[in-house]
Amino acid sequence: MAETKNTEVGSCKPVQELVENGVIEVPDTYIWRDTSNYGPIDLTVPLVPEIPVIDLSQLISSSSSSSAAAAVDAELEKLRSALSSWGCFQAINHGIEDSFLNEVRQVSRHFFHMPMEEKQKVARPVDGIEGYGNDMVLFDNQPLDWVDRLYLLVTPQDQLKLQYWPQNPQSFRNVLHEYTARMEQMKEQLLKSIARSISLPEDCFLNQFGQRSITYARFNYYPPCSRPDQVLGLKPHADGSGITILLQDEQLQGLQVKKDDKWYQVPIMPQALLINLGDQLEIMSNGILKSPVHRALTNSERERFTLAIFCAPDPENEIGPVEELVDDKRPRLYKKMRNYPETYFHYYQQGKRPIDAVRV
Ligand SMILES: O=C(O)CCC(=O)C(=O)O
Ligand SMILES: [Fe+2]
Repeated sequence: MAETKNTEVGSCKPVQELVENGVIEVPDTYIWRDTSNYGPIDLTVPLVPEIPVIDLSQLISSSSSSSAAAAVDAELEKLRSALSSWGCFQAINHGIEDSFLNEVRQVSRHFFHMPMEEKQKVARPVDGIEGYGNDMVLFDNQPLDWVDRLYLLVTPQDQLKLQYWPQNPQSFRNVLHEYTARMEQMKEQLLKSIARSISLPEDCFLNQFGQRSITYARFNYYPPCSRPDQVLGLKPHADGSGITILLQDEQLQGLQVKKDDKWYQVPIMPQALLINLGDQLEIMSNGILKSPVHRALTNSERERFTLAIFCAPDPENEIGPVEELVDDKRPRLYKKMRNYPETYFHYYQQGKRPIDAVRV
């Protein structure tokens, strides 16, 4: 989520290139060996209990009547319950038209289906994180993810690196600008509602995000993989963001989320957006809200596309548990810190949980 000062130990080709070149056997570097107690790959984990569904239109009162206020309170309680147990939920009635969500999916598909030389025009440089390609390979034994991604900073405006924004398909940039604007609005509403759901002033998380909060877009493309039982699309991780808004593939499942030490499959709801709490909100809420560990699987027949929007505080801001949530009964769980993403990347690539590095 931020530039790291690490240097890369090796780089690798886009996964798509392996697949298109007819590499039948999955290279050993992609094989997931469970060295971190996350458990083996299980393709048959249960779909139920389903993760919570929250109606965003119900989080804001439409009138001043007491029944409207009671409906809002009931939805806020569902939100609190979802985020303190699962750490994620499906957001419905979020106000973004289905046709626009499909347009976003369409430009993503279109981009990843372009010839390799076109995609390479926006390739990630060896020492940067933005652009098309793989994530940085920081350690010799790092298991590689079966994913190609396009990673772009989308907010604040004056930090955009447009040289990594595809010009093909032609509508790509406009669609992403528009989607970003919608995501910023949604982030603001979500952060206010999440604060209210745990009886905090509605601006308390937004204030920690600051005026120059950072948002990244990560377009994920998972090509088909001949060994979904041995290879992960994305290894287990919790997001380093404050919150993540995930546009799922409308046809193919692949996301699993961990709760109480068990993996569950996230069902597809084509019109919903999946909201994942990130580590920085777990920290700010002093551990009341959970940042869930999740992973992406691959599929032997079909490709899968997702788009994650990571909303995070200004890395120069000091963040930490909200004072109202720290008392004798609930001691401070996390230190105050700046630039959490820097810690994050280093730990993530080793398969460790970054949030453990900032516990008191
Ligand atoms: O593709 C998915 O389903 C998950 C993506 C994800 O977890 C991420 O990009 O951080
Ligand atoms: Fe994630």
